[in-house]
Amino acid sequence: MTTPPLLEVRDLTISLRTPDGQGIKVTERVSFGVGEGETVCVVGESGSGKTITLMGVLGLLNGAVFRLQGSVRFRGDEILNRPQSALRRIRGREIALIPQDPTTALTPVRTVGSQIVEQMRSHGNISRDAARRRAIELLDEVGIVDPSGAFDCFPHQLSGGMRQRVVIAAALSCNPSLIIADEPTTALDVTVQAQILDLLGRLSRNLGLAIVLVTHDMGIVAEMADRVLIMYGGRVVERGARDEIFSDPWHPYTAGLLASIPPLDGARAERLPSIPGTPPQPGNWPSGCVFAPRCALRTSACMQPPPRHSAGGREAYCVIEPRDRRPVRAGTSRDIAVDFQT
Ligand SMILES: Nc1ncnc2c1ncn2[C@@H]1O[C@H](COP(=O)(O)OP(=O)(O)OP(=O)(O)O)[C@@H](O)[C@H]1O
Repeated sequence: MTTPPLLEVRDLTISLRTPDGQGIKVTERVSFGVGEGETVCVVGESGSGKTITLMGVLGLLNGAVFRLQGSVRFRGDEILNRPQSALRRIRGREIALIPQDPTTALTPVRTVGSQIVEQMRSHGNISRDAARRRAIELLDEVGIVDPSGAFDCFPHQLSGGMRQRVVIAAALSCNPSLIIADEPTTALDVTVQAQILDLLGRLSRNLGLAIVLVTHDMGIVAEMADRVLIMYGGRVVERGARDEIFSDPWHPYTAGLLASIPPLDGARAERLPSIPGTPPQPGNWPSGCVFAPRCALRTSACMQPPPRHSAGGREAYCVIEPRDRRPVRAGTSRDIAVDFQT
């Protein structure tokens, strides 16, 4: 018998409630898996459905949900549409969330140490003293220089980067096997961003933690991902191993994202290509291929839902056969820029 992946999402379609009590689809048949210890990056422009997908997986959409369809299995057990009490247990012990902005994850009126202690005690049988010792150890592990001092600080006494380290320490406090990090460095300055990403990478390697990392930044994907999920218009347009995606993108949208990465050799492109136009909003998804209105390679065949191409763990949805695409290299892909602009 084969072991199921740690997390397996199949055909997750999420409709949210509109003010008039109807439903609006914000994701359509999203599928992906996360193996033990694996880092999966979820990429796509703003509004592509990354956050909503992961909130749906975690059961955090609460009253906003009109309908959830599909399947979310954690260690083989179905968790979609489970009662909140069961989901809370899984969220605390098995899956931890690191949000964009650490201030939203911490209560301003309590010391950071007491918040980590409380998190540990609500999910496990541990004495207050043992939890305090473990919290200080964790603050040390996430690179806080004076962990005992930081334990007694209120969130506002710490810098943004320190606060995000505290949130990561709290996430680790219940020994999760999966961390979901939703653009965890967006609220931080560039140097601190790199430090936090290094920390997540180190934790993944040293503790064998699986990470789902939401990002807009293909540079981060290149450094962190084992596998990549490209989302557009509420659906997955391509997924595969990082090296496959970077060396031979199958979907024109992936190729467009790669074309916008600055060259690694430091040479300055005159102007980095970008994909013209903006992504469609829920309720306004075009029929057929959702990317077609922005795709320079579109044909009349794109008015129909795109066929699925797959090989191994790789898949993409596009009318163009993968073998008919030209390989691109990040930052050198003028061909693609031309493709998009013609
Ligand atoms: N409560 C809601 N009701 C209706 N639409 C919503 C609701 N919440 C989010 N949306 C829409 O769902 C779409 C997907 O949102 P989501 O936050 O998942 O995008 P995202 O890919 O994470 O974007 P970003 O990178 O900006 O965070 C967006 O177009 C958003 O406007």
